Amino acid sequence: MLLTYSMPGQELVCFTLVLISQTSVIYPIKCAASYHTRIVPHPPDLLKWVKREGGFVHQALKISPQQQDDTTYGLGLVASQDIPKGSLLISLPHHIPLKFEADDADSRLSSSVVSTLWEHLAEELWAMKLGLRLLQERAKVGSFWWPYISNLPETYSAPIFFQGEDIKNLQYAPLLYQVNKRCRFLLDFDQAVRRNLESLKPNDHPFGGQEVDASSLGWAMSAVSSRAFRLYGKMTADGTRNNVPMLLPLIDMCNHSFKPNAQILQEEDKENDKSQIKAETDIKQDNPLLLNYGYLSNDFFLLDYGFVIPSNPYDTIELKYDGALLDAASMAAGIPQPNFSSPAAWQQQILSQLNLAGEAPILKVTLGGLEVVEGRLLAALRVLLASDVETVRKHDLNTLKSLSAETPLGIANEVTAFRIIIALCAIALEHFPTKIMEDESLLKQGVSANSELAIQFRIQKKSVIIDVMRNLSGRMKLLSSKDTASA
Ligand SMILES: C[S@@+](CC[C@H](N)C(=O)[O-])C[C@H]1O[C@@H](n2cnc3c(N)ncnc32)[C@H](O)[C@@H]1O
Repeated sequence: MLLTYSMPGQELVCFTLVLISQTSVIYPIKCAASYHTRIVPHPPDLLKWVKREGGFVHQALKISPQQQDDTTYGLGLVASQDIPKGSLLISLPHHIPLKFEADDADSRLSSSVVSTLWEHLAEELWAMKLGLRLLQERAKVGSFWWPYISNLPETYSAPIFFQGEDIKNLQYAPLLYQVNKRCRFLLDFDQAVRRNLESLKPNDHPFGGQEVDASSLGWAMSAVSSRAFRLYGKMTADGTRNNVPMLLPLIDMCNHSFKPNAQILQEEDKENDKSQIKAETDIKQDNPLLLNYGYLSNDFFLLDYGFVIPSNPYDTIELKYDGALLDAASMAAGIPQPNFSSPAAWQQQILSQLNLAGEAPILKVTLGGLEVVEGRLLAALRVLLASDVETVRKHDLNTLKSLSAETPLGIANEVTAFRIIIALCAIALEHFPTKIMEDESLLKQGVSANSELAIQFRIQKKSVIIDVMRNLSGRMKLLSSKDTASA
């Protein structure tokens, strides 16, 4: 089904909706377009608009397409000459950011209908809350923010827009679950919006009479999740200031790096807050301005921003803690008579303290990232492999959870725990339908941009697992050599 979403006097944006299964999960999908493409072909000059509105833009800044190692970053900000560390790069007066604060006269929506919808959204759906505001401004003829909105990308590469085949191409259940959840939310919210809008007179319509559907809601949510910053909002009655998500025109043209050369700052002033970025390092001519969006896993980068970071040190994989799975892993590791499914009462007690057993356990555990093995999983294995309750009780939970606390329960206990985690990793790898080599050869053959993104994502997940296996094998070797030396 092809749907169109049109705005008066503005370009058409097309979306397709594809029915994936009988359970009526429908995924909105974008038209093929480059991530450079803006919602109008020749939008107004954003730098000039910010300056005209009283903002400051460093004279060496320009907007241009960004590419690195075959990856397109869309547009970005670039230094056209050397900029010294500490320089002010951009400063936005308080009226330029697009935000939504409940008591904000500027942002009071013209229709109580949208306010009602907004109130029904849970706090974690802040991207949709601000998205509604963005859609409203996009629909408004003569909006103050039109010079900004017209410079936004026409399409996004977040997986809610992937075709069914590319969603499957991700091969990673926790992400598939999140994508499904977002798609389902958009479809349900689409219905709620329609119900609220259907009886309105044209003059009361909050979106200028334009149809709002799952695709346009998805566009708005992706625009916000990939560009908004959480900064201080207005001072509340008790003198505190809430964190408010806001869109910062021009500043949001900065792409991401874990080694940024620019930093976002808020000049706190009761009446007249300014959102600014400053140079955190010297910036050489032709270098892009880069901000750190956060130390996030690739799941968040892909879901919210539509890109994947190769060799991301913060990337992790999720596993479900399960005694039977641990038994299977120890069998695979050649460790006889595993007994993880029926721990002793004292072990069960520690599992409850680790939140891996008891009334409302949190069974999601992670491997990879800076921690390598989530402390709760490591502690559980150390404890379940220990036969002597007294030795275990000599250590506090934090020591048992720490990989750098070397062999708290002895070398043999540690080596066995590592062997089981390595076997868990092997089981997790087996669950992926393809191997990295096959993925790489698919990429070499050439695939669509979204397929490439999905395949890169799963390659990175498999790499996380392999890195954990390598890390633990290295530690095991070291322990074995220590053991031999001390024997
Ligand atoms: C805040 S916007 C930055 C401006 C954006 N490039 C544009 O064209 O409007 C964030 C988006 O930029 C792109 N991006 C930013 N950093 C990136 C990176 N390190 N690798 C790939 N894409 C990146 C992604 O499309 C992301 O959703």
